[in-house]
Amino acid sequence: MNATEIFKNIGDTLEARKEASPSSSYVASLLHKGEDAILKKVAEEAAEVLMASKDKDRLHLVREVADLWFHSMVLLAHHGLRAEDVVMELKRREGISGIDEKASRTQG
Ligand SMILES: N=c1c2ncn([C@@H]3O[C@H](COP(=O)(O)OP(=O)(O)OP(=O)(O)O)[C@@H](O)[C@H]3O)c2ncn1[C@@H]1O[C@H](COP(=O)(O)O)[C@@H](O)[C@H]1O
Repeated sequence: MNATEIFKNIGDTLEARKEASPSSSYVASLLHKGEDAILKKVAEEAAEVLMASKDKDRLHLVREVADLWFHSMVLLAHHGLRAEDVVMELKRREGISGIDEKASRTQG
C-alpha cells in the first residue's frame, strides 16, 4: 500500500467515525468533543515532536510525527477536509522556490 492509499483509507475511516458512537472509538470520541479538544491534541502532539527531536531519538520522532499527522487529519475531518487537500496544496507548490514565493509576497 502506498502513502496515497494509506491517507485515503485513514480519511475514509475518519469520515465513517463521524457517525460512530463516542464510546466505541477514539476518533469518534475526539470528534464528538469538538474543535477545542482536537486543537488541544494537535498542540500537544506538536510539543511532543519538539521533545522527540531534542532527544535525538529517531524512532520516537517518527512516532510523534505520526501522532501529529494523524491528529491534523482529525482536525481536517472536523472541517470537512482531507489529507488529499493538503497533498494537492503541496503539489501546487512543487517547484516554486520558497525564496521566490516569499519575494513575490513582499513585492508591490
Ligand atoms: N492512527 C491512529 C492513531 N494514532 C494515534 N492514535 C491515538 O491517539 C491517542 C493520543 O495519544 P496520546 O499520545 O496523547 O496518549 P493518551 O494520553 O492515551 O491520549 P488522551 O487520553 O490524552 O487523548 C491515543 O489513544 C492513540 O491510540 C490513533 N488512533 C487511531 N488511529 C487511526 O484511526 C483509526 C480509527 O481509530 P478508532 O476511532 O479508535 O477506532 C485507527 O484504525 C487508526 O488507523
